[in-house]
Amino acid sequence: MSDCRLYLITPPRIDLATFPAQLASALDAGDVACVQLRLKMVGDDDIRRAIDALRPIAQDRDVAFILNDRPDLAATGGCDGVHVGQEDTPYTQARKIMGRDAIVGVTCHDSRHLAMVAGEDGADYVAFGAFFDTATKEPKARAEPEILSWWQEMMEIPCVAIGGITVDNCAALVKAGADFLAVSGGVWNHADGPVAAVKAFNQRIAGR
Ligand SMILES: Cc1ncc(COP(=O)(O)OP(=O)(O)O)c(N)n1
Ligand SMILES: Cc1nc(C(=O)O)sc1CCOP(=O)(O)O
Ligand SMILES: [Mg+2]
Repeated sequence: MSDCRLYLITPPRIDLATFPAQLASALDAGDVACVQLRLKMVGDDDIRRAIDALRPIAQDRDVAFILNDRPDLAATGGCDGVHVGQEDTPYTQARKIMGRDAIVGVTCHDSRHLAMVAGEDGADYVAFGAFFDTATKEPKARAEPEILSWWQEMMEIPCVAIGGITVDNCAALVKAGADFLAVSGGVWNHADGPVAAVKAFNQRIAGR
């Protein structure tokens, strides 16, 4: 049985009239380690409103709530952590804003070098991707599962796999050593809905 866990990323656009209930059902469907609120091209007030609506849903279930891109809003909004990319607030600054105890994760694309740097700097996890085609964004790089195995052999810091991950293609990433599968479309766009998707991911992660 694998120690790998699901890392849920919100859809690119959310309706706060309906999405909180959808998120709650998805989190109640099986094991989810964390939720990342990822909203691009929206104003700070929209992000704050989304944090206020969604953070308690995750935290009440002992699911870590992580904000994408914005350590300033993550810290003031009571989030458990932040995810920063190579073009976002640099790790060291994000850590200063978030504090020692918060989760700070860093995008490393397909780069062993970037991952080593992030790990040495003190990142709580490194994220590799994109492993598959994705409609959610235009990824900067294509990663191969082997980078996860390489990382696992070298380092204790957890690694996250991201990009186009679905119930049907995730097994190779679990086998290669991903500690977390970061998934957006593979859950929210699943043919049978997000509840079925979370259940199915949990089964695949468990090797069933
Ligand atoms: C878990 C995780 N991994 C990678 C990313 C991508 O971050 P970034 O490269 O900054 O791109 P955007 O998501 O900001 O478009 C992520 N968000 N989460
Ligand atoms: C946000 C993100 N970052 C990526 C990277 O490669 O760094 S791929 C990606 C999209 C994740 O959504 P989906 O599960 O729908 O593919
Ligand atoms: Mg970013």
